[in-house]
Amino acid sequence: MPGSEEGTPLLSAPASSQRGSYATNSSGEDVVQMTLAWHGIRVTKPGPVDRVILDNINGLAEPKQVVALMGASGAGKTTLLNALMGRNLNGLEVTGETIIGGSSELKIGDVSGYVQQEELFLPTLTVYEHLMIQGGIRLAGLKKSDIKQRISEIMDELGLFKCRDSIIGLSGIKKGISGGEAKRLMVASILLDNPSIIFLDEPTTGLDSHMAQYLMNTLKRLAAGGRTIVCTIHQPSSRIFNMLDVVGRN
Ligand SMILES: Nc1ncnc2c1ncn2[C@@H]1O[C@H](COP(=O)(O)OP(=O)(O)OP(=O)(O)O)[C@@H](O)[C@H]1O
Repeated sequence: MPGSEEGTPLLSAPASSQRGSYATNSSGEDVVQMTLAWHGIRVTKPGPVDRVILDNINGLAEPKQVVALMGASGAGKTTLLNALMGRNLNGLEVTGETIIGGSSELKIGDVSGYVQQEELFLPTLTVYEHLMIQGGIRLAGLKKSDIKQRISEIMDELGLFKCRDSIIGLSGIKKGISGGEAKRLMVASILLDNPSIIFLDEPTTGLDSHMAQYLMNTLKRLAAGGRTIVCTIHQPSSRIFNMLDVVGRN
């Protein structure tokens, strides 16, 4: 994992990537660039004898990077991702420091979006219907025409126009969009919030190599627009490995 070796000092974020710096992405939207730094993260499962799952994990993810948390199965990739997001902890205790955008005041939930491994869609909706519902919730307050415009830009950015009117479906039960399209639809939903930091748990798992490559290209493009991307990846192909900006291993 990035900087997880014992005694590795926390790298300090360069001034250019601290809070307040903006980039304009390919759809013309301003993205607030934010560095995410973590220091001395320790995760334990409390019990008669505490079980230490992660200890002294340090790392840094900067805007325009796709940072992968790598390690063998059970190494603690998902646990670290959850610890950084402060969610899905299921009884685990986390200590250590997470600094967002150089400030200890910002809350990670306010500036980030999370693409989880499992898809949570209504299978009978089309891609466009799903995004319109999400847009109505996440962009409440905007005019319907503005929501439509934003959804159009995001569908364009994520290559979703081809399946705009396809049913989402349910894997193995009701044929719908492909696994890669479903992943990109999950990313599209969180992009409605224009997050500075995007977390993804195993985004390429279950995708064939072509779809995995397409998704990674999409993530690289989102990062190039000023976002900070942090994901877990289990056994990436060498092509995907070479697309990652920073990689850590246990
Ligand atoms: N809520 C929990 N309670 C107890 N143990 C947990 C909990 N969450 C995770 N663990 C344990 O922590 C270790 C790391 O789990 P984690 O899921 O983070 O690994 P991983 O690197 O993401 O693995 P994989 O690649 O197989 O998904 C495992 O031994 C797991 O059993």
